[in-house]
Amino acid sequence: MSGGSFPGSSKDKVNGAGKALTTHDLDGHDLPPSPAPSTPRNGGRKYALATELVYTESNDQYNAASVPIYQSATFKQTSASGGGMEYDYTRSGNPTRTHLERHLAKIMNAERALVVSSGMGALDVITRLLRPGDEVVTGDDLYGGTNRLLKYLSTHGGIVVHHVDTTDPETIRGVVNNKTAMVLLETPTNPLIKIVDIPSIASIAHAANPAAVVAVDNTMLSPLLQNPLDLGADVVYESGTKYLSGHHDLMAGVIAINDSALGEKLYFTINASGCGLSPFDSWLLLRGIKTLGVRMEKQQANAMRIATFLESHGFKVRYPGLKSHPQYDLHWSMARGAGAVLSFETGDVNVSERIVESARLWAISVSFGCVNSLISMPCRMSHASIDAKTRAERALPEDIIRLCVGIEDPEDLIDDLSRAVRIGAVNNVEQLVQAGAVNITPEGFQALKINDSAEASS
Ligand SMILES: Cc1ncc(COP(=O)(O)O)c(C=O)c1O
Ligand SMILES: N[C@@H](CCSC[C@H](N)C(=O)O)C(=O)O
Repeated sequence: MSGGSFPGSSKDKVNGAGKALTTHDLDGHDLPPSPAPSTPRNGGRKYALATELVYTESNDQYNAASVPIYQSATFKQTSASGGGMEYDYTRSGNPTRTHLERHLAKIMNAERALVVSSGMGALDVITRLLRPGDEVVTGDDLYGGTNRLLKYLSTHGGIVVHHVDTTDPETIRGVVNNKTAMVLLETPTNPLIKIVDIPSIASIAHAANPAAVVAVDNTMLSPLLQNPLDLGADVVYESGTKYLSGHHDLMAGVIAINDSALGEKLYFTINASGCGLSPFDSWLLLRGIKTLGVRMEKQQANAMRIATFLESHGFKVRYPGLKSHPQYDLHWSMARGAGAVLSFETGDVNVSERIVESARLWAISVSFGCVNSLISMPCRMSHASIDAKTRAERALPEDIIRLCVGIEDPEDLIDDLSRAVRIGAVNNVEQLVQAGAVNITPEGFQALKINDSAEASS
């Protein structure tokens, strides 16, 4: 494995590289060091990213092709002194988790990565850097769960949260000050697919307060397509539940940093609160990451086909792969791809509901980034925790439909969507029949109606 031998190999067991470090808790007190030694920045990458996703070195004693799952809560120690061994307890560190963290650090261009039990868990760990009275500047289009956690911190934690239009760096300049402890960005945003200029906002935030932490949620693109740490962010986090795992069979959160003191503070919270990712889920996530390149390539190609199909039928489509996206150039100045999430509006919430409920291949589900395609109405699903008044104030359209495109045959996806749109766009059964949206001819339908009424009158 790049950036260090596999933890748990004999040469790592005593006095692993991390043991020499002195670490601190959130208030600066000395702490015993964390068991995951830092990797060199960029994790010692040797190959193209698509190769590095797949490539891991293991010093496992049996040369196992798949990283072993160290399904153990505790580890035997060689003495009662409480020191000397790299691992003592899985909440504090586990070899399978460390392997994943090193692999992620490598692909995220980070000095260190940390993995926790969900994307929201990652944001929770990051926001525990805040103190009462601190100010947070964030967007007015954000994942519903992020909005919910920030609202909780403002009502229960004494944190002042400013939701502003992050698509305009000048708006940020007007609101940041020396109390701004964190600037929290999503790009593209979920679900309006707005693009946020990470480099400009990071420099504005750091000029206002050099200690401000610029945190970027990279879930909508994954490290394959965007590296916020290279764009000026201090912390990047992602829901590993999405593209990184790719199969909707696990929940995970990833945090990556290039500042070792910040990394130790975040590790402290993970150990103290007990949200580190389990060995089995760490193994599953490692497995998922290997296919990220091929999955994303197919998902993006499919998403582009779907976006073009909808746009050609007159829908206002939000997708950064389309030249019509108002921030197309900004997006491509930061990212290597458009991802596979897009949204569009129909103009009528009932039409949207009928479209979503008429889809057969597209599953009505929250989440995204997985191999199968999903359809949803964010205002009623992923963003339902934002109250209707706030949604209206922030111009989140109630009729917006979000599509999360998978790896199926694109013709099947388009056929199914086209059929669902036809059903959604008409409002009675005769129109459905005329539109050919049901498997019956108009003549057959008329005959059926006569039989129905004959039955009813008998
Ligand atoms: C953009 C974004 N960030 C963070 C999260 C939280 O991730 P998780 O569901 O893994 O907690 C989600 C979805 O849940 C999301 O859409
Ligand atoms: N009931 C959940 C909804 C999760 S939404 C998951 C994902 N981020 C998405 O955007 O679809 C909740 O209340 O958090």
